[in-house]
Amino acid sequence: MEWRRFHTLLTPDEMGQADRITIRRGVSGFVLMKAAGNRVAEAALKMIGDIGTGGTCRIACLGGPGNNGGDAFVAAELLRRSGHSVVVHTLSKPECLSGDAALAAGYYEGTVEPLDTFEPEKTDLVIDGLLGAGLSRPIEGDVAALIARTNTAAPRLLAIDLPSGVSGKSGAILGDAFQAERTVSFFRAKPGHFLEPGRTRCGSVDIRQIGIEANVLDTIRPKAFLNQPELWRLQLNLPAGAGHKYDRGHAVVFSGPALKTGAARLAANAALRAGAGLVTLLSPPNAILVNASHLTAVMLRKCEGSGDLGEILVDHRFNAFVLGPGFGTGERVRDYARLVLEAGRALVLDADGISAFSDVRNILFDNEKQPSEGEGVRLVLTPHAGEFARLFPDIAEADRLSKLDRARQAAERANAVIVLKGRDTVIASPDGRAVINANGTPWLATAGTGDVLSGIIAAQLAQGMPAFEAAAAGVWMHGRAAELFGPGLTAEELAGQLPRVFVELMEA
Ligand SMILES: NC(=O)C1=CN([C@@H]2O[C@H](COP(=O)(O)OP(=O)(O)OC[C@H]3O[C@@H](n4cnc5c(N)ncnc54)[C@H](O)[C@@H]3O)[C@@H](O)[C@H]2O)[C@@H](O)CC1
Ligand SMILES: Nc1ncnc2c1ncn2[C@@H]1O[C@H](COP(=O)(O)OP(=O)(O)O)[C@@H](O)[C@H]1O
Ligand SMILES: [K+]
Repeated sequence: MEWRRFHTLLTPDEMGQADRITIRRGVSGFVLMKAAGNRVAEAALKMIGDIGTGGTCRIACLGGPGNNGGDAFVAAELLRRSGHSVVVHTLSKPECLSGDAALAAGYYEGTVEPLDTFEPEKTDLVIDGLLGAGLSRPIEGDVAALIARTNTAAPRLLAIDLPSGVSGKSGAILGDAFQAERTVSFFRAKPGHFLEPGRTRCGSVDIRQIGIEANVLDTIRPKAFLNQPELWRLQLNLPAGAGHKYDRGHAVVFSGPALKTGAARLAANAALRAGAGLVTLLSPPNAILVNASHLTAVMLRKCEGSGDLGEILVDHRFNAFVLGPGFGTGERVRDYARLVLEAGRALVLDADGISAFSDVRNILFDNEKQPSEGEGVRLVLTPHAGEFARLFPDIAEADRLSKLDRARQAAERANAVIVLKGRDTVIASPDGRAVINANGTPWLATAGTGDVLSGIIAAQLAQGMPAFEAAAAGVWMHGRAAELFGPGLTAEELAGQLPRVFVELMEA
């Protein structure tokens, strides 16, 4: 695996490993800390430049008991030497610090005061070096009160590594956490920088280099990444010069009954735009006319029950299915899902398609119907948090698990690719790989965008992309389409942005 090409995410434990490998190779911990402090001071100077007073700024650095506090001392000294008015407020006395943090405290020649003299209202910039990757329990007592008071005063705040209180592993807030305007972290980002609510608390995230070599990743072998085209661009099938439509797969979407057909059409139209060579909507007889009056390039075919579906599945060109949007949650969903999977076709199960299994989960998890090892996973589940809790109640309730871990465990149990949606959509594969998606806009929180997503993913499956890459690519393209449209998005407009998304992917 060529790690350097990818946006790897490291848990705090893995980051500690990167640190130890580097130190073993002869770079001292204090050298790393000085580099980190430098990066923080640079970010602070940039923010001070934004303030634009031109003169001396009042900077309060908050220093905790560990190396996060050490970074704060280094940054404080550099900012002091730049002529700013700096005070370091420490949680414990500097003489109680040990290791590199003690060296950093010795390096600082300015004023030190206890934490309780810190007044957020009287600063131009706060630098948070209380707790970083070493956060191991909820913040309580005086520190929690100070964080709450600071957040109310809302000063400009730069967090070192993570806003104190945000778990780097999960993005969870333990007790309380600072709201930062900007967060500077080192070497590689952590899941907590992209998983909510951590992502919001971080503000903008700046990953800076401090002298840790990328090849430490060969030892660490991380399994979590930020969802970026580099991860799946090579597997994305674009039309070949002399290709024909059947080279590009035939996606099939099941329509709901007469008064619930819109969701399936959103998925079908999106599948066509997203690159499937052909798309057919399978409609119950009572919805045929409604669907016919709205479809042009998407084909329409009657499907009244398992018998009809069985006949359709005889034609192997129908290779990727979407089941669930607007479909209803009865026995028929379960029958259709079983038939599609048993016929060896790829299936995106969304919305009602997921909820239909909430009381009979094991039917879906029955590995008999799933491919054996090496054959490749064919089932993609695209739940939002509510649907996820219906299918995986025990995993959803396990507070100690990060969203990454929840998606991973679900993927393993269901032997399916899981797309656990939200602002911080996680895509996980049964083999343990997982990505966090970070593009998109809040305008995606509107009815029907999930249906469009299932169609985009099905189009990639129809074109032969492996399920994990198809899901990751689909989620990224969906988010990018929303960004390109901008404010005022509705689900109907999303697929219309895909041509611009393809242009970007082809130019990259
Ligand atoms: N590659 C790296 O890993 C580098 C890390 N550096 C810095 O080192 C930091 C990690 O240092 P540490 O491992 O010392 O961890 P921290 O400095 O984040 O904190 C650890 C200390 O906080 C205490 N603590 C944990 N949770 C607490 C809570 N809720 N309330 C009060 N105290 C709590 C622990 O008992 C421990 O004493 C990073 O965040 C980063 O800022 C940099 O110095 C440079 C290199
Ligand atoms: N605040 C947000 N920021 C970015 N993406 C979002 C946000 N809220 C929702 N989304 C995305 O919008 C889509 C909504 O899907 P879903 O909840 O299934 O809605 P629907 O059932 O109405 O189609 C998902 O892809 C989700 O990740
Ligand atoms: K911090």
